[in-house]
Amino acid sequence: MRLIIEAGRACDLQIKYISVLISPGAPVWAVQQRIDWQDCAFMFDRDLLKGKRILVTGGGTGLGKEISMGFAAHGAHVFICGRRPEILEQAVGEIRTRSGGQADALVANVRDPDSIEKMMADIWNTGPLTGLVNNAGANFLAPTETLSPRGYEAIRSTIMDGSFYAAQGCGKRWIAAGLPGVIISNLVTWVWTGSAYVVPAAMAKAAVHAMTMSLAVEWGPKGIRVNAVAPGPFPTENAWDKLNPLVETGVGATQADEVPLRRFGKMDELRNLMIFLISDGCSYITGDTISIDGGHHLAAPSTFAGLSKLSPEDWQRAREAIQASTRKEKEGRSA
Ligand SMILES: CCC/C=C/C(=O)SCCNC(=O)CCNC(=O)[C@H](O)C(C)(C)COP(=O)([O-])OP(=O)([O-])OC[C@H]1O[C@@H](n2cnc3c(N)ncnc32)[C@H](O)[C@@H]1OP(=O)([O-])[O-]
Ligand SMILES: NC(=O)C1=CN([C@@H]2O[C@H](COP(=O)(O)OP(=O)(O)OC[C@H]3O[C@@H](n4cnc5c(N)ncnc54)[C@H](OP(=O)(O)O)[C@@H]3O)[C@@H](O)[C@H]2O)C=CC1
Repeated sequence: MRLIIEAGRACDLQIKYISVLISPGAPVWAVQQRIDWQDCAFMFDRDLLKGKRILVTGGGTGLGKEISMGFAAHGAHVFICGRRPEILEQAVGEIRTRSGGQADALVANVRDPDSIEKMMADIWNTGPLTGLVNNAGANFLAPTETLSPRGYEAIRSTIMDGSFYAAQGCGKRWIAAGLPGVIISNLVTWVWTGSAYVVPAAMAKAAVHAMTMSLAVEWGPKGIRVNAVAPGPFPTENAWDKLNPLVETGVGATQADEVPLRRFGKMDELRNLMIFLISDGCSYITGDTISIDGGHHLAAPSTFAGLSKLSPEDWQRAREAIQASTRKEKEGRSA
């Protein structure tokens, strides 16, 4: 491994960061993910999650794939879902190879309650889940006054409805069988601060934050714990395509230089928090949303407020770049 200390421009993003660079020239999100796994320090017993069966929605890419990798490497049987079969199959292969653990994929659209119900029934046919991670998300930058009802709905239904139906699908089965369970939702620090230019996502994540507190109380007596995490910036290909498509859109939320710890989050750090939260070792924590953002939201540059400097022409270019990314994704979908 070659050690290069790099500070400055990476990919086409204006990001100041210091990193051990394994593959010079690779995009920042790819570099980060590879480093994190190779330098992964296992702080838990490798059998910690043995016997657990955990569904990670949106586990085929980005944070969901990395979280799934961590669960599988600690003995869990991981199920991932998304709308693109090819991406899911690749991810399952990668999780099995890199973690040495068990992983399976199901095609499902979390915007559609029937699709979630079918997925739950298919999984339960082979045995009950013990845990659920609501990770599937959708987001793009846009001035709120330009959003169409379909644009708002695409984001709201993925985050808010998807998390509700997946939680309900697991919860009703656990309650009927008298089984315990754990739910963790992957939120964002905008549940406390809000954020300009990503209003539907901030609203929908805040709704899931409310679901977390509410269900912790309702289902606590039944042995079901419900928590959430609120990550700061952890660069991934999709999030950066949708939230930092141009040099001009590189502001607060996607930048490392104003994070009090002066860097992006590492996948390893997120994995460790998720493994802890889903394990039996933290059996007295419920109803909480835990930030993992290097103190970003406390220092307040954690939103897209800085985009008020963009011109209408900049916004048009941002929209075209985001929609090109979405078109590419749609080609692979079968659900
Ligand atoms: C700090 C980091 C925090 C990270 C948070 C994350 O969640 S990162 C996670 C990042 N990962 C993901 O987001 C992964 C999942 N993402 C997706 O599935 C897509 O990106 C999606 C959310 C656009 C939905 O796609 P879909 O195929 O279901 O729908 P569709 O293509 O048909 O569009 C629906 C409507 O949206 C409209 N619209 C679209 N773009 C723009 C724009 N820039 N401007 C304005 N509007 C826009 C579009 O015009 C249409 O409305 P219309 O014209 O018919 O009235
Ligand atoms: N990256 C970051 O810095 C941060 C991310 N987060 C949260 O982490 C989560 C993952 O983000 P990230 O990994 O960056 O982005 P990705 O776009 O890589 O992950 C989103 C995943 O959700 C899946 N998904 C989207 N819509 C649906 C749907 N309707 N049905 C089923 N699956 C769906 C996508 O697969 P497919 O399109 O194939 O369906 C994809 O695998 C999101 O909830 C995001 O809000 C929070 C804070 C910071």
